[in-house]
Amino acid sequence: TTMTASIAGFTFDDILLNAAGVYCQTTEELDQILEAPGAGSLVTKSATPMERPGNPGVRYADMALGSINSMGLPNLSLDYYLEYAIAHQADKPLFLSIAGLSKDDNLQMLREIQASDFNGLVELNLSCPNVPGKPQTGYDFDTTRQILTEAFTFFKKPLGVKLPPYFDIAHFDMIAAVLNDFPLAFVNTINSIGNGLMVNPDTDTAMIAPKGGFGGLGGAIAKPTALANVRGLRQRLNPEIKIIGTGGVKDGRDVYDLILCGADLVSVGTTLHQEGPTVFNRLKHELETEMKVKAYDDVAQFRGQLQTLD
Ligand SMILES: C=Cc1c(C(=O)O)[nH]c(=O)[nH]c1=O
Repeated sequence: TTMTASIAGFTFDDILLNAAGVYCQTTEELDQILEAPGAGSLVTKSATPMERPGNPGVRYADMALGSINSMGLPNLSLDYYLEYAIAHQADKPLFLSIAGLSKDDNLQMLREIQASDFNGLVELNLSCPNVPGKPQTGYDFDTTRQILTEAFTFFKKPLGVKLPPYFDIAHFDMIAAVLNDFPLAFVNTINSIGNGLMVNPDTDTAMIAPKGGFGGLGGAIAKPTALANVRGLRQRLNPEIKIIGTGGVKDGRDVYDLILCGADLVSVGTTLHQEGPTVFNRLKHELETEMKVKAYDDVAQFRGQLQTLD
């Protein structure tokens, strides 16, 4: 069974990887993804120029519906992840995620990466929902255009963006109109569904501490929105802009559905957090089984082939 994809000239021998933020905070965690059977790549925790502790208190919780998090962008700094990525990029193409708290932070980090020996792919996170006082850039179409315009005046390595979920067809049109103006290698859609709220039934309190309990939702609850955003953007984006589908992956059928909607790679967050890196081999085998049922032996045969009823 052929389950490969290519982005920016890189060939991925497996199409699964971690979602930024999950299992990618330290070199120990990153090594586990790098070595995990079934994982074709990894992405590092979204970085800021300087190390950040993130939000205080309980900031992640699992529930039947999925997960809620308000980590607050804790990370060990761009330099830490850049060093790791450069040291390990010979094995397989790697993604370096950045999430500056300002346009200048993002441009400064891109300049440092451009000047470095990193030769993988950069994922510019425009969708962190959990930094108090900071809106998600991906919902500001003008600012998104401005950052990409300035970035592409100097950045020559493969660049993609991590997007928040959109819920209005007009917004699919608007973000695609911005992204299609740039030579992006990929988009990763979706990030968590921002600012949900979950209740602890034993204590009648919010499940997590930061921001009064408001946090990004992931897991099963995110699947329909993830499918819609992968499909909506695949239908609108230039074919050269590849898609990493993220959101709601629990089993091989969920991976299959994201590919059917147009995903080239598929990343796993909540279920990786719950199950650990063995999840990749499980998902890979479940996807193979699903493909055999449909007599497919290559993901390219059904990628983006969702049929509608009309
Ligand atoms: C980079 C910050 C993010 C965080 C976070 O660090 O709180 N959580 C998410 O669900 N998505 C993010 O993009």
